[in-house]
Amino acid sequence: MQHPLFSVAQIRGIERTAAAGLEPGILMDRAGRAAADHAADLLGPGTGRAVLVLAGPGNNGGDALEVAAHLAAREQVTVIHLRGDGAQPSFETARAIERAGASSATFTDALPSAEPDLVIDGLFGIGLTRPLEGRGRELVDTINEYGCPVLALDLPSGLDADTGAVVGPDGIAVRASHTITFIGDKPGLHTNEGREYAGQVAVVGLDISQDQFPPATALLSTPDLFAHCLRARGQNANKGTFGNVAIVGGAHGMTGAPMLGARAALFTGAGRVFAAFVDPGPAYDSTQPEVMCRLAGGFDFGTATLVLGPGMGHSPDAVRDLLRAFESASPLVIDADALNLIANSPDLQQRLTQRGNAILTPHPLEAARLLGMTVPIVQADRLAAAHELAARFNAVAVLKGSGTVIAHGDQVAVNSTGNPGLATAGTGDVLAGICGSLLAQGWPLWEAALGGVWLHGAAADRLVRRGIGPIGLTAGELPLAARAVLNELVRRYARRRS
Ligand SMILES: NC(=O)C1=CN([C@@H]2O[C@H](COP(=O)(O)OP(=O)(O)OC[C@H]3O[C@@H](n4cnc5c(N)ncnc54)[C@H](O)[C@@H]3O)[C@@H](O)[C@H]2O)[C@@H](O)CC1
Ligand SMILES: [K+]
Repeated sequence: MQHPLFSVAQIRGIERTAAAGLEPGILMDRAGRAAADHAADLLGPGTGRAVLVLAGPGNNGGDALEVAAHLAAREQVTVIHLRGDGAQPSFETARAIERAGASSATFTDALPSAEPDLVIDGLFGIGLTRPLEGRGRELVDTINEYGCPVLALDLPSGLDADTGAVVGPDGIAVRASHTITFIGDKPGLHTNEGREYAGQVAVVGLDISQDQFPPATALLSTPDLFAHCLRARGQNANKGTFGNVAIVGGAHGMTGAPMLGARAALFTGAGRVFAAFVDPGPAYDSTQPEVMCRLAGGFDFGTATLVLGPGMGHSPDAVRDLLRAFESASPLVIDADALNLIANSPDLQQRLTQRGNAILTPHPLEAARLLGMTVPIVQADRLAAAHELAARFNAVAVLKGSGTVIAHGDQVAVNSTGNPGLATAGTGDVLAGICGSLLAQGWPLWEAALGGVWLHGAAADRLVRRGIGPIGLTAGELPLAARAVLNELVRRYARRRS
């Protein structure tokens, strides 16, 4: 099943259409009820727990007051209601104010002296228009120091639902442990700062019919998007069936980078794997003797899927190898130094755009160089930056980072796996190697990018679950974990198909 992500403008449109056919206030009723149930689940069995509800001036505050009214029957509910600039509340929020006022919830301006058992964040939702300031900012500052669960309604207050940026300058946002989001899921909960601030995300559709939803702005990437490429191996398979991959890079002093990529390609199923060194490199890899080491200058680039860039350097030989790779018809994964060489050369850019058949895997700095912008501008709207990279270079773009964004043509996906353990040297080389391996096994570019990114993150998640990281997780540990995850996926999806 696909997991769609909608922009704020789309959510507003769906809401308008749905509300037009319903009694006033029904959607807020449903949101309040669903959020109260979610809060009750977080509190677990029992009664009388201290729940702090922060309600803002708009309808997000209305949702929070509905939750307060529901929970007050069983818990000790304290409400801090920020009324804002004096604008009249909407009909449904006015009703929620009445309901909460008639309940046993206590209204106050001051934070309770003891930390509560649960905080409900209903300060601001999709109507946030500027950075948090004044009392709202003070409240967020304080609750961000609490150790208790924090349930954000719709989104953590202070976050931009479209981009996952904390609304700034000098912004602040609620660090929620859980977010219950209404009508549809939003990209900003899954990329940029979103994963840090939203915690575990649950989506409630408020019983709005699917016909009222437009095509999604983006999809959350899950194995369902590439499951059709997962194949159990036939009994009569041989190494020729699963393609050749060559990792091209490894300038003097940088030979580890292509070796990591090569191991990743090997452990995720490529039939034959080469490391093709720009400068004279090692004769073989004693840890991974299956990898065949070659000099890039003499390698026939037409015979393998090419992963260009790991440790490639910026020498004239590197440029020569890149040009020769572009002249081949092989599918390309372009990473690291190869991206920087391209960013500095209009000629290479033109050749890349003309040839196509490539996945680009920049981190935000490499993306900024390719697009001629700054890292903050790339990060301010990662979906737009990935889309622009894909369009400008006629490629599948993989903009790495928390919530990696994958874009091609009109399609945009936000990856759902990975953790901070990946923030260490060499993990990019492993990602490029996995993408190259899937391409070599016949996966189309889009699916190889989606699958490679998902597997890479899932491998890191698996290691962390087993106590290996996030601190001290090393890139070299990822290929074995990726192998385990890939085999599990194949078993699961092959069974579903049979
Ligand atoms: N749209 C819908 O159909 C539904 C909306 N619901 C809730 O309604 C929310 C959207 O409601 P609103 O459009 O009223 O927007 P919000 O409640 O997010 O906030 C808007 C209010 O906050 C003020 N404001 C914005 N930024 C501020 C800042 N930095 N400092 C101080 N005040 C600021 C605005 O002037 C306005 O009064 C959603 O996020 C969701 O929680 C739910 O009830 C479900 C149904
Ligand atoms: K909120």
